[in-house]
Amino acid sequence: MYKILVKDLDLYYGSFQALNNISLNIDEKKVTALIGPSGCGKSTFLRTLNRMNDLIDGVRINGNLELEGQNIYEKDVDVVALRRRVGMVFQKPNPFPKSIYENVAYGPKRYGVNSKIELDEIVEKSLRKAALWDEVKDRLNKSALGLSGGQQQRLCIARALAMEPEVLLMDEPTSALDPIATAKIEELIMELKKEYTIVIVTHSMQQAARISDSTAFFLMGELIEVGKTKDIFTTPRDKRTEDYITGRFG
Ligand SMILES: Nc1ncnc2c1ncn2[C@@H]1O[C@H](COP(=O)(O)OP(=O)(O)OP(=O)(O)O)[C@@H](O)[C@H]1O
Repeated sequence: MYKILVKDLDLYYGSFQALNNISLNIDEKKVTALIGPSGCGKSTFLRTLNRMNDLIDGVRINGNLELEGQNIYEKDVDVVALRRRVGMVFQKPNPFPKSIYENVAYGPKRYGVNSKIELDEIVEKSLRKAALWDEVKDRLNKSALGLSGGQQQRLCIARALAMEPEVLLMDEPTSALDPIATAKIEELIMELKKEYTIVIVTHSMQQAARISDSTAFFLMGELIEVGKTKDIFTTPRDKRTEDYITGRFG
């Protein structure tokens, strides 16, 4: 089943066209990896999925992008509600300079949860889902900035989960982490896909091969090929995909 349908999507930064006629469907409760050389438009594409590009001046978008049948670029769409449904985790862990508890409770408080009991529940549930609870349960009121990089990234995942999203967008979530912290996040992603639809940008083809169900290969603003990860890495149809995955360029 598809969670997101993208059809004929173009994106311009001013006069520069960064995405050219992208059509790509995102499977529900699967991991879709976006790969391709630097500057090919992976992050730009990811950000179109929850309208993060709206925040950038001079961006223009054409085409159709549907989340469960609704065009998310229609005028009456509530963008705040959209970003709750489609959460995001960034490359560099970016916890707020607040306590671990407050980092996770922040979003729910902003959308109106005031009860301490309810917030406690959300914080524990989100931290458990992010595989961080056992490591932090005795220091919830300590600063999040005292956590290791890998723990900070899992905290950012917990913060996103606290909003009860349906889709999680991850923009190179492990590129700032060491191999052990990376392995933990990868394991977590495999667990999270039981409940969430995940789209991940990665520079690591090994990572895409390990954790994703589908892989989309981008090159200079175009989607060259998309398919089951196994097929993309063993029998790519396009010569350019083959060149990229065998390390001949990029
Ligand atoms: N805010 C912006 N204004 C103008 N051009 C931009 C902006 N953001 C990205 N671009 C351009 O759009 C193109 C795609 O960039 P994007 O960051 O999406 O690529 P990417 O594949 O994610 O690259 P990387 O792997 O290096 O992060 C690049 O040519 C980039 O310079």
